[in-house]
Amino acid sequence: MASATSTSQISGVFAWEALDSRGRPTVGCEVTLRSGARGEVVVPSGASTGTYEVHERRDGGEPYGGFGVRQAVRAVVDVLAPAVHGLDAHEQETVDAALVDADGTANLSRLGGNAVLAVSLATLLAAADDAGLPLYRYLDDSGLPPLLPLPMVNIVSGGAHAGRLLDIQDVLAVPVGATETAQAIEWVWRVRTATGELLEQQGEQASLVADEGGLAAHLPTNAAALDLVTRAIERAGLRPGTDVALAVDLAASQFALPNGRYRLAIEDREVSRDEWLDEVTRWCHEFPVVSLEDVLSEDDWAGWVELTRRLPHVQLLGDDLFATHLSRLDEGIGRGAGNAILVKPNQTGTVSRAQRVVQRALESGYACVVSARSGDTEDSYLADLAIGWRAGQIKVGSLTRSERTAKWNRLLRIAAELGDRATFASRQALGGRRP
Ligand SMILES: C=C(OP(=O)(O)O)C(=O)O
Ligand SMILES: [Mg+2]
Repeated sequence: MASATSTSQISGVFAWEALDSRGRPTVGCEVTLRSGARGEVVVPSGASTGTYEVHERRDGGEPYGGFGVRQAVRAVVDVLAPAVHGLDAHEQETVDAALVDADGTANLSRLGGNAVLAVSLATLLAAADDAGLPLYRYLDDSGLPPLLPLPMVNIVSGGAHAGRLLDIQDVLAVPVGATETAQAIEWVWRVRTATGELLEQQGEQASLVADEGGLAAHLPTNAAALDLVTRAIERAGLRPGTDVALAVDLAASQFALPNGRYRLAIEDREVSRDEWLDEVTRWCHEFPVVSLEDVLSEDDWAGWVELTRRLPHVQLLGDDLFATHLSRLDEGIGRGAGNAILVKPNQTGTVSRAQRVVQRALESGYACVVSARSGDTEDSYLADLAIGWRAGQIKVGSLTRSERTAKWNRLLRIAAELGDRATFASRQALGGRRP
């Protein structure tokens, strides 16, 4: 515990309105300590946002057609800065509790989850700077070799990220057979290139990319996207399922109907939950799928339990379902819903809350995927969070667009620097009971 005159006390908090990768305003924040150490972040923002996420505060009205975050920025300067002034940056839990108390609501709707997270994250970065350590090292006190996460990389995009060209949101490549980060990224890049070539053969543009840099194409069915990427793995000279497998983020809350059915707009049909589960189960037989995210609506606990019973060998990842909330994760663990959680710090509002979720998941045998948002920024700390929390997996979109490559490049650099002193997570990190 640091003393009242510690040089790691927070001495300054500065905030500004910045931009995310969709060109929408977001909150930037710098925290400075008495020692001169500093941390700076620009927080991300989702598009397929779950109902149970903390509140992202936007101005409403002008400027930017209501998308501005000037009130959130003011909240940082006027309310959150005084609330954390003088607190020790190494006591993240205390800082985060002060931020949450200053807001005073369960979902951070008074000051804004975007305001709260900006201060929380900038404090963490300042603390690591103060310790003179790279963030991933600052976070990991396990004494074990650093654990480099298995990447999950967006190849084809749909849903809210690609003008709904597909109903499902992403088809991703997971280099399950890779033994190191550089090889994992190289294999995915080869798959990405091959997918573009196949699309061009079909008369599609391979230069049109979606919010996360995935390829955006007109395909006749949702399953055609899985077929395309499977063929691309082969075209890249790799073995589907052995070298590179598929993950799918269905983001089903985006096309779930209030009556419990699912509307597949590009296929012009509607299915019941059971028909949808049958269909997704067939995908797992036809294609090398190792991970399925948000297969069902965020409110369908019973459906998730049934899904988990049917496909226990597949990673069943809850994003909107859990919304990085400990209470929702606990409910899922209790019911046996899913076997993995997507962790997005801005769904929950503070570093400590997100870290607790990771710990609970890993202790409970759930796999963890640390994830960026579809509207992200040039910050690279997410790679450090994935390593430092020993999460085992990371998902930050495609291998293109600088807000994505910032994270991959950070990961590649850390991997290169550590060499044999780190462990690569490999396919063991995936959730699901494999035979
Ligand atoms: C990253 C995702 O998208 P968004 O940030 O739009 O929620 C996701 O759904 O996993
Ligand atoms: Mg998702």
